[in-house]
Amino acid sequence: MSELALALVLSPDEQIARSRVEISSIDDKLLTLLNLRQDHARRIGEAKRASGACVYQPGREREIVAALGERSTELLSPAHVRTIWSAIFDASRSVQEERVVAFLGPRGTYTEEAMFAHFGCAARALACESVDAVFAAVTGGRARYGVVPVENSTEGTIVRTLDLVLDTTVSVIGDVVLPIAHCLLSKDAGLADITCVAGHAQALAQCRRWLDACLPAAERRAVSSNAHAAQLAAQTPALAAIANRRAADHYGLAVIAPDIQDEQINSTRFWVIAKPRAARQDDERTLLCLELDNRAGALNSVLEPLAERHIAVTRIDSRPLKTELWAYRFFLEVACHPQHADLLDALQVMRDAARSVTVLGSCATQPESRHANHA
Ligand SMILES: C=C(O[C@@H]1C=C(C(=O)O)C=C[C@H]1O)C(=O)O
Repeated sequence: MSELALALVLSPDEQIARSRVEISSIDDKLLTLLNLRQDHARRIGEAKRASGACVYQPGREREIVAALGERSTELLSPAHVRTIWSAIFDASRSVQEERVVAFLGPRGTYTEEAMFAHFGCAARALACESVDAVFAAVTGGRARYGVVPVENSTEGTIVRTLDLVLDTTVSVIGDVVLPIAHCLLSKDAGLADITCVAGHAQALAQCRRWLDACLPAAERRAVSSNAHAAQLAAQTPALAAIANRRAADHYGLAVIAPDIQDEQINSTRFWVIAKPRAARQDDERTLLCLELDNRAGALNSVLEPLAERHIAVTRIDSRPLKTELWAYRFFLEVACHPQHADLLDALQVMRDAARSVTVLGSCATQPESRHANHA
């Protein structure tokens, strides 16, 4: 009897039972195939170790997903293919190396969310108490990668991160942008009972207008992270924390007001750091540090070689030199691969005009804003 004819004679319960037997047998085959795939990934991992190649190759992953996406059907959309293969890639990368990733903790920070967005759940997370501690974990070899916040769309640069990248030997190897939706969290108090609001200084600043309007009399207490604020809120009834829903779940708090950030497009960029390594083929942005003489036209003389070669400067920031009054070093992000002939050419000219030019790292395509997973 054909499947169609059979479906007509089976009761709903019989149909479910029959299809479940089929699904179990398909799952069995999928598992066997996935194990086979993992075995090849392991071999690739060994070969990469022998040749010094990088485990994570986003270009190859994108190719695979694009090719599979083209064969998607009404029953399995390209979005489903992307989600399924993203988990498969996580598993595959995890047999190629153990990725300990240090992040600005404790559990429940936005940085933890960024870490999961970049590495998936295959990473072994190492929570650190400060941005400095994340850098120390990477330079000291306790973690292969680190994730730290570097820039917020409302409040600007997190200068400690920038200074550490400029002052240590670690490289930037990628970035993640997350939309930041702040919530006011409390153990069980209502808005009227709150006498103190704790949060990272950046978060307090990003919610200034809301706090002025809704909690004008409450003390604002800056603490080391939003997740630490959530820990305090779990212990102190009249203290509320600014943090995300992940922190609410983790510390057993209730959301007394969602989306309290002043700017709804509020987003934070996080850097993924590691010990220096060769740039990946699909890196499209290069990060530079320029130390210049304190003279008229110095900045112009290093920007011109880039403009002449049509290399866009996508970010520029200045930091005090610290060893000399009112002298600065400049952090630049340019839209070009670090090994591209035009950039190498420009760098040579820039080196003649500057005290020093250092390549700090490179990132792949500009990350799209991802929607924070509040599940
Ligand atoms: C297996 C590889 O390593 C990683 C995992 C991939 C995969 O599982 O298909 C693809 C690219 C890499 O990020 C590879 O380089 O082919």
